[in-house]
Amino acid sequence: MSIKVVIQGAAGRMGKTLIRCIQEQKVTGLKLVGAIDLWDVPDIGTDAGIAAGTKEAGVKMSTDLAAAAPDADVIIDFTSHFGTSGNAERVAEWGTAWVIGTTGLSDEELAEIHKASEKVPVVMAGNMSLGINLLCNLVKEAAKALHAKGYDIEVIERHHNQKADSPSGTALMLGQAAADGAGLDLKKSQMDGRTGHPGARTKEEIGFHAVRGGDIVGDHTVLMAGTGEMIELSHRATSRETFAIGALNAGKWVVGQKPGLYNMKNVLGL
Ligand SMILES: NC(=O)C1=CN([C@@H]2O[C@H](COP(=O)(O)OP(=O)(O)OC[C@H]3O[C@@H](n4cnc5c(N)ncnc54)[C@H](OP(=O)(O)O)[C@@H]3O)[C@@H](O)[C@H]2O)C=CC1
Ligand SMILES: O=C(O)C1=N[C@H](C(=O)O)C[C@H](O)C1
Repeated sequence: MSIKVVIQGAAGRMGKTLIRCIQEQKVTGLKLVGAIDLWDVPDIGTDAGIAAGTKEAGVKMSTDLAAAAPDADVIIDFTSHFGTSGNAERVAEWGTAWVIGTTGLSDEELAEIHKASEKVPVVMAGNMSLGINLLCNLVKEAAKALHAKGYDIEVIERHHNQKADSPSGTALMLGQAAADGAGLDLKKSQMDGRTGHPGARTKEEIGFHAVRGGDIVGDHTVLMAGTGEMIELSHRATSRETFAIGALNAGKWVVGQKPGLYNMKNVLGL
């Protein structure tokens, strides 16, 4: 039997990619039962498959999450920090498994997700691709070997000109992996850009630099710079399908799990 999926943020870049991947069976065993977005979106009332540029889904884009979610097996959410956190209490009440790709949540908003995960299984990751989740392991390993030898660690991310949050969720995942390897506390080490006269770099800093332009899907580089050499560990996403396929696989994995907060490493077995 197919897993019943609601896409939250269905009219967005990721929402439409997810709907196309379901309809074109890029991940099998899933059925679209709800496609939800906000009232101001022109696609409301249109068949979700047609709106996403693929075959008809038999499901209209709607604003009514409460009508679709309780009977679904999983909600896949790529919306905004306030949209995701604002729904946490309702999702926990409905008991529907939840996959969250939304980035840019504050600590208070993340606390709402943690609370919901006491009642429902939740997979949350700033990047759902296999490549980035593997790269986090490589970054941790490299930082462990190099930071103690004096190498400086910086994260550079590049995204399209519509991206709302900075640093990206992926940059923070990579920064966290580097901090874990280097034995640093990211909350204290994070240095977002540099301007004015910040002075010489300290050894505890992990710098984050955000570039925004055009239609860049998502590029991330972790730079480890020593004396006389530097290493760059990079990932380049060339299609949003890599995130969508990861999220749909997370959707299949999370249904039937115990309540708790999981990540893509749990899903991928990394
Ligand atoms: N984890 C991962 O692998 C990835 C994560 N992302 C993240 O996913 C999020 C979405 O990205 P993207 O698709 O590019 O963004 P878009 O802005 O293209 O799409 C988001 C959609 O969600 C809608 N929306 C906002 N709030 C709500 C709500 N409360 N209920 C229903 N719909 C809502 C928006 O409507 P409106 O336009 O009216 O605001 C918009 O249509 C971002 O946080 C991004 O960083 C993106 C790619 C991969
Ligand atoms: O907003 C995006 O587009 C992306 N967001 C995620 C992030 O914040 O890292 C993942 C990917 O890089 C694309």
